[in-house]
Amino acid sequence: MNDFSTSASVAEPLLVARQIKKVFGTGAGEVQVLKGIDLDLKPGELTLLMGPSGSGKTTLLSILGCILTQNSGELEIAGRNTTGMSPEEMADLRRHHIGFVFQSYNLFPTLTALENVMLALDVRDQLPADAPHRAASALNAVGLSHRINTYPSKLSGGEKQRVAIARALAGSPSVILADEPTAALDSENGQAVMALLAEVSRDTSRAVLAVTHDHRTLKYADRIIRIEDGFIVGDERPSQGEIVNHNSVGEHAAAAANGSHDHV
Ligand SMILES: Nc1ncnc2c1ncn2[C@@H]1O[C@H](COP(=O)(O)OP(=O)(O)OP(=O)(O)O)[C@@H](O)[C@H]1O
Repeated sequence: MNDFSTSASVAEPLLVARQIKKVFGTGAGEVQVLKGIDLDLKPGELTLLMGPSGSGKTTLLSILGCILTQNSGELEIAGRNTTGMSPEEMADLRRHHIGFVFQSYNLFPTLTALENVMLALDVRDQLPADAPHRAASALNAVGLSHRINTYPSKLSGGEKQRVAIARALAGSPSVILADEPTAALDSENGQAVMALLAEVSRDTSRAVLAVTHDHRTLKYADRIIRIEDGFIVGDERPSQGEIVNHNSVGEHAAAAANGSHDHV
């Protein structure tokens, strides 16, 4: 239905979203949260997603990560269009191609750093034979090789988030989605975590998208997307001075009224 091959970039996008719309509730309680989101994530880039509270950032991240299903629109991850996929197929796609990082780390307190990372490799209750080695390499990649046997309670906030990033990395995902990864950290640790995500995104087989309110982390971004009231209102590449699609919500609303954005 949609054309997924319109990118002018040399590298093929790892994630393509076209006209994603999402509604919560029904009848008088219906809220249209996403109103037609188009987004491509290319490998080797850290993209930051910013916008006011309630603008739809977490909802969009959940849909891109195959946790939540859109009402309409298409999503393609690592070349696979999710339209018509069963919940099992979506879960499989998520396991193999998406890594998540959350504000609150989501580590199991009774497991060591190594065991927490190994959990990400546990597919259908079966750990691959090389799981300890892969988990240790992921922890090494985030600078925590000296902490592999430490429990979360003995780690600083910044170290916990590094373990969470190692866990996201361990399965070699195509896309890492991070929801306010620096929100619980002080300035120094927040910047270190964003610098790490920027480093992780340099892998040319991976794209990183991070929701943030933290303006101190903007300098690490290759690209900054702004969302307001369910529309993308800005798409900038700061280092290239490029600003694309910088429309106001009012213009989007006018376009919607003229039929450019279909109602769900
Ligand atoms: N499961 C749900 N049921 C009903 N409404 C929901 C649900 N999830 C989110 N919403 C509503 O959708 C809107 C967007 O929420 P979302 O969490 O995506 O925003 P956000 O931009 O991430 O906000 P914040 O920056 O505060 O985290 C909000 O109005 C929220 O109340």
